[in-house]
Amino acid sequence: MASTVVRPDWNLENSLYLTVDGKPAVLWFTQDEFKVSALGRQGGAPEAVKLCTALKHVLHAELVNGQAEIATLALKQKAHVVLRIHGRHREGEEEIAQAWMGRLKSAAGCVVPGRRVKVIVNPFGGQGKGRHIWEHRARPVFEAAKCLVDVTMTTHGGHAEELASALDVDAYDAIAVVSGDGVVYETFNGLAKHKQPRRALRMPVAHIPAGSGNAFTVSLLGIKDCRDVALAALNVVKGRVMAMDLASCTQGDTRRITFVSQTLGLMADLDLGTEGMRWMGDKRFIVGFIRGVITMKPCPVKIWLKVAESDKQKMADVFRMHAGAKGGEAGNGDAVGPTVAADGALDGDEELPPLKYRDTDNEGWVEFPEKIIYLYGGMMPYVSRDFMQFPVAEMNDGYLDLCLQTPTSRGTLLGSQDGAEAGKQFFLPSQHYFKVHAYRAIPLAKQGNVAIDGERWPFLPFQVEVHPGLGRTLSMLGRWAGEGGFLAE
Ligand SMILES: Nc1ncnc2c1ncn2[C@@H]1O[C@H](COP(=O)(O)OP(=O)(O)OP(=O)(O)O)[C@@H](O)[C@H]1O
Repeated sequence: MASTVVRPDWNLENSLYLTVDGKPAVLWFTQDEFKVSALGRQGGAPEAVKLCTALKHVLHAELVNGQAEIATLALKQKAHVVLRIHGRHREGEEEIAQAWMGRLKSAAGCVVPGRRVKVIVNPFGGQGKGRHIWEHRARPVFEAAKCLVDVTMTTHGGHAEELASALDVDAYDAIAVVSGDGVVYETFNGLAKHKQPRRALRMPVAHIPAGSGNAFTVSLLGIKDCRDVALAALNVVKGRVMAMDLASCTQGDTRRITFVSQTLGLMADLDLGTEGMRWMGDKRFIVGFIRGVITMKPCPVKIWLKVAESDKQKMADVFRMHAGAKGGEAGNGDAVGPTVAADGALDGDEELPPLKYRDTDNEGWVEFPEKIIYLYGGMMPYVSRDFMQFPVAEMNDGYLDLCLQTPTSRGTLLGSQDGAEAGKQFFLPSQHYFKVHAYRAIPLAKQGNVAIDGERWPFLPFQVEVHPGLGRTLSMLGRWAGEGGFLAE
């Protein structure tokens, strides 16, 4: 690693002298950074920084038989990897070293060793790289943070659902799913089928990206970091437990949990109609979008809404107010354990929340009066790396976000993709955006596509209703990433 000149942020309080690889070195931390430097020739101030990484990347520090061991993430080429530093403290400085390690761990928000994580890996996810991603890029982070992992490689579709439905919820602190969004969908649905569903859904579910659609990771980490597996693993080992809205999607007698999206019309066609292009990764969604805009098929459907807010400006104002109140990063730390959900889910009621709305309810509902070309419902900002469909989505605001795109020119729709990664299409007049408690869609065409969390559903009427704070995830940010995209500009 190239050496850089030492900045004057070195102070005795936060520094520790060690002999690393037979050479004197000093390790120190500031409010945001952890650094290692070769010591000056006279044993004085450090001369050149050998390592500089974010303080939150420090995974663990301890003294073992007088030997200091520190594990941190460090950037190697374009991705983070685990770096271990071993060194011997100076004669008679054991107590100093011990105290310094404690200060480092507390400043870096290191968790108490022993976080128990159930890891579910789809070995075939991400064009067959799932196993490799877990073994070589994620597992080392869990080991360095001293987590206890119990790993299952899925052997068939639906396996994650079976595992989650039979999970011993006392045996784990969190579930990490190494896959695309499809296996996370199965995991939430398995927890919902558990004999104690509410209790099971209090188990945080986090994601390590190994699929072609990784909306969950993009929404947890943001566009810049979402491909960095080590950072996704860091989010599992150091993230705080956050309540997260989930929803039920019902169709006839079927009731399933949805956590990412529901689509009909152009957006469902592009999701399900591009299955053969999975080799492209998430670029297949862009190709599908352009294809859909060129065809511009109408989407005949009746839509009924239980609206909470329909004024985009008000939604943006509320979002900014909440973002301001939450501040920047919520920090990290050992926060595994139940948090209180918005709907008081810790009140001992173990059943899945009963549905509030029937598919015949009309009181207080409104019918959307215009024609649409697509419907897009969801609860997290990103639906792919290039597309922030829901810039004002919040992790636990208790609403579903629903976009109804009415017909407009092809130029406008294609132009809306410029800045879509920051949600700039939000204020398009032809795009109607609602915060709803529930909605119902009754397709009127003979055939078409309905995609719920990327899974094909029968092309029949469906209804979706939100369950505020029913699920849990892990987040070092304490909110969805993206900060409202262009709204933060
Ligand atoms: N071992 C397995 N064999 C076959 N199918 C599996 C296996 N494990 C999981 N699946 C299925 O694979 C599907 C896709 O999984 P996943 O969520 O990992 O990726 P994706 O992004 O949806 O797609 P991709 O396969 O393109 O990465 C899920 O519906 C799941 O049921």
